[in-house]
Amino acid sequence: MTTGEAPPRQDPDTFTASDFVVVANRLPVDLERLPDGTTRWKRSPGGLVTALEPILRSNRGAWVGWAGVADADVDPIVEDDIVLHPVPLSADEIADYYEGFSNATLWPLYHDVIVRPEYRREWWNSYVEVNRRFAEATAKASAPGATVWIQDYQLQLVPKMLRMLRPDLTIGFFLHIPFPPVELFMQMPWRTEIVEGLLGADLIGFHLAGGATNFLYLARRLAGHQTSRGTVGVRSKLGVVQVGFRTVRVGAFPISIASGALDEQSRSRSIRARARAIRKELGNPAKILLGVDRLDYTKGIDLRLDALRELIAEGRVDPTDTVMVQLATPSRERVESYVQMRGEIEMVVSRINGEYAEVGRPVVHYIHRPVPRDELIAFFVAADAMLVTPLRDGMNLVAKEYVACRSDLGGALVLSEFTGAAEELKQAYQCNPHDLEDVKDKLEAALTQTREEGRKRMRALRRQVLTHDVDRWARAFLDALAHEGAAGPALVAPAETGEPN
Ligand SMILES: O=P(O)(O)OC[C@H]1O[C@H](O[C@H]2O[C@H](CO)[C@@H](O)[C@H](O)[C@H]2O)[C@H](O)[C@@H](O)[C@@H]1O
Ligand SMILES: Cc1cn([C@@H]2O[C@H](COP(=O)(O)OP(=O)(O)O)[C@@H](O)[C@H]2O)c(=O)[nH]c1=O
Repeated sequence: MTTGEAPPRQDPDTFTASDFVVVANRLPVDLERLPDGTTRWKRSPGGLVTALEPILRSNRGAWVGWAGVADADVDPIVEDDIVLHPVPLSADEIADYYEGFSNATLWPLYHDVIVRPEYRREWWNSYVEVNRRFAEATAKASAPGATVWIQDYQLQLVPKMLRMLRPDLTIGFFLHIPFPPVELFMQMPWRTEIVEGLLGADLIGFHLAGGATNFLYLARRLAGHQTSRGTVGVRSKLGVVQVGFRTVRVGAFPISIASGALDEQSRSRSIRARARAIRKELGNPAKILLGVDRLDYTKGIDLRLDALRELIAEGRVDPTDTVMVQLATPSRERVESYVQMRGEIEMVVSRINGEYAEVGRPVVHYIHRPVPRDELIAFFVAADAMLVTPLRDGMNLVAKEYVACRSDLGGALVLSEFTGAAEELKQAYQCNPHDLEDVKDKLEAALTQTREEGRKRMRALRRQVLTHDVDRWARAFLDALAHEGAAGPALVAPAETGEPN
């Protein structure tokens, strides 16, 4: 589906079921209702879509997901051999399943309780109901013996529900956000149902080995299954859970981006020209700092602004020669914690500009709307330092995108230790986002690095990002899913549970 086009109406009976089916809360495109009553498609927000879309295109499968608005009565859509199957959600379900249980219960719980998760029975009931609808839509969309790949925390009950409907399918599940420490997960009133829901899959993937290890412990303790013990490797050494006669495997598969394609795009003449124009439009400052995020409290946007304000106040950054651009896509705008955070961030932006800007020359440029892909790439090329400072983030694809766009070996990446990306991007200026002095020091170091130091770091970062691309991620997961009957490690009975390892 090309974004901007009106949705075509098709006869649902003309679709054949697919051999490869991706299931995610959102379709890769959102339906937008315009004031004149017409509709059009636009790209969905977030890294899940960035990562999965090229995979589905090369595998020519189907995608089951929500069209992003209430009560969208849209038939399946075919484009380039990909079938999009919209799953309708009512306004109440958006409030209870999506904004409620997914984003005011699971999201904060899985992101280290940065804000307090709310546990409400009516939200849980809606989560169960919507997961059932996704399972039924997927059962319909899948050919006999198909491979189904279910994505993320919004759909953790689908693996078990789908297995009951269609035992012939091979089912994978991937979690895009962190899987929390055991002591936090234990807060969840419906913790056993969630663990059992996930165990309907044949393979459960996490970004990091730590998440996989936490899950194995919970499968023993909450669901009472025998599991393997010991560490799980990255794309290797899978853990196992014995669920009756079925063996469920558990592993770490850090996601990535289409780095080769992005590298090429960023080298194009038009992007280079736009990057130069951006610098000029910003007043040709000596240094451009960049932040690119969904407006989410996990992303640490406020922290990086605080760090900048203090560095200016201490005379360590010159506000007449340094500009920060913060691109912040609107996200989950009716969830209370997001409303509050937006107010706080906008206050810091005004405070910095109020204290240090000149007329016509703001220090912080803040854009609260989605930025088109090409424009985003030009910003990556233009930025002298990229600030990625989440308090917790499953992976953070933006960090990898910045690196992929720097074939000139210029720029510097400041990266929170609490992102999945930090496990791979060791040569970034890594910081502890809870320690403001550390963020300030790393930001200053990034701004004052020598050319040689910057090139050395960026070369090493690029080696990592260009060799570990999204194709490799998908291949590693799907190969492991297809690989049957591998003798797993020795199993530990629930009674021997002990502490998480
Ligand atoms: O669908 P939304 O509620 O608008 O949210 C957008 C997506 O946000 C999350 O993205 C995560 O996936 C990325 C790719 O694996 C990862 O890099 C990032 O750290 C995660 O936060 C969410 O997990 C997706 O389901 C949402 O679609
Ligand atoms: C602000 C902005 C971002 N993007 C793209 O969105 C994704 C974000 O992925 P990430 O893993 O970093 O985080 P979440 O999934 O959001 O939690 C990345 O591909 C960005 O390039 C965009 O296309 N337009 C935007 O304005």
